[in-house]
Amino acid sequence: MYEFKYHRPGTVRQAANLLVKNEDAKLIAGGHTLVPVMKQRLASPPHLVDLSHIEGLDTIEMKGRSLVIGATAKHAEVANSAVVGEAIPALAELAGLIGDPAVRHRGTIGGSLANNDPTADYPAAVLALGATIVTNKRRLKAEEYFQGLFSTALEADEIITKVMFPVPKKAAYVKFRNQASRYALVGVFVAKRPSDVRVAVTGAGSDGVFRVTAFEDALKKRFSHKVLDGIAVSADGLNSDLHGSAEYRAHLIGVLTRRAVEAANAKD
Ligand SMILES: Cc1cc2nc3c(=O)[nH]c(=O)nc-3n(C[C@H](O)[C@H](O)[C@H](O)COP(=O)(O)OP(=O)(O)OC[C@H]3O[C@@H](n4cnc5c(N)ncnc54)[C@H](O)[C@@H]3O)c2cc1C
Repeated sequence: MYEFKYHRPGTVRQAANLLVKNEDAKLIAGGHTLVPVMKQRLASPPHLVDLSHIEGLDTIEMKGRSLVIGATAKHAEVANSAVVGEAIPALAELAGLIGDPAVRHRGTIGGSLANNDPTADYPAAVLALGATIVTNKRRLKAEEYFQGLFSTALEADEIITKVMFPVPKKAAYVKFRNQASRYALVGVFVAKRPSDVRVAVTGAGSDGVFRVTAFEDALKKRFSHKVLDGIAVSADGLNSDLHGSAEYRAHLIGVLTRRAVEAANAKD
């Protein structure tokens, strides 16, 4: 029978020490990805280090011009936070679109980003907004953090402590979801930042989240969905599965980006 030892540290330092001391130990936050994987015996860590009792790790606050969200903040807390709603309403809306109420009341932003599922929602916001992932060891820019399918720059004993989102001028997230799993078939986050425009796509890329620079260049000149007319998205490198072909996903990227730009402009 598979057995594991459960640890409940009170601080990030204690959690980090437990990871170093116990080989193959795994962090657990909301458990909504890890526990199903353990039930299927695809992972059987001998030690589980629970982050959910560390005080202050779920804080949501403004620090200067950045919105700072603690790693154990749950999706429902982000969705319902007045601070998030005021600073980056598109991020609150994104969190409210994740899974179902049970998932939103257990799953955390840190767990989602550590897992880096190619169809998860937060990676699109992190890349489009140019967020910084803060760990117990360092700060990682979004561009260096995401390294492909379920792969990140995190080391085995590294713990995400918070995510810092610079506040954009305008932003919107539009998702076309898989009706069964509720993950994104395609999700597009558009952010008009002080210096540029970023368009980040989740759900469609075979390597995970990515940016659409042809759209970004056009939108930087004029932030209107009309400038996207005539710019085609290539299906090369996009996912093709029983839920939709690569060509269908390429089409959706165009449609959803237009809708996201319209939605961002409608917030004025
Ligand atoms: C039915 C269902 C539907 C879902 N639908 C969606 C959806 O529509 N969109 C979406 O984006 N997601 C969806 N999810 C995933 C959900 O958002 C998960 O909660 C999330 O991916 C993982 O967060 P967690 O806190 O549960 O992490 P856990 O399951 O606790 O951990 C996941 C991984 O992250 C590691 N980890 C956790 N916290 C940290 C940390 N702070 N630092 C470093 N490593 C850490 C763990 O060791 C583990 O490897 C769905 C899940 C389910 C079960």
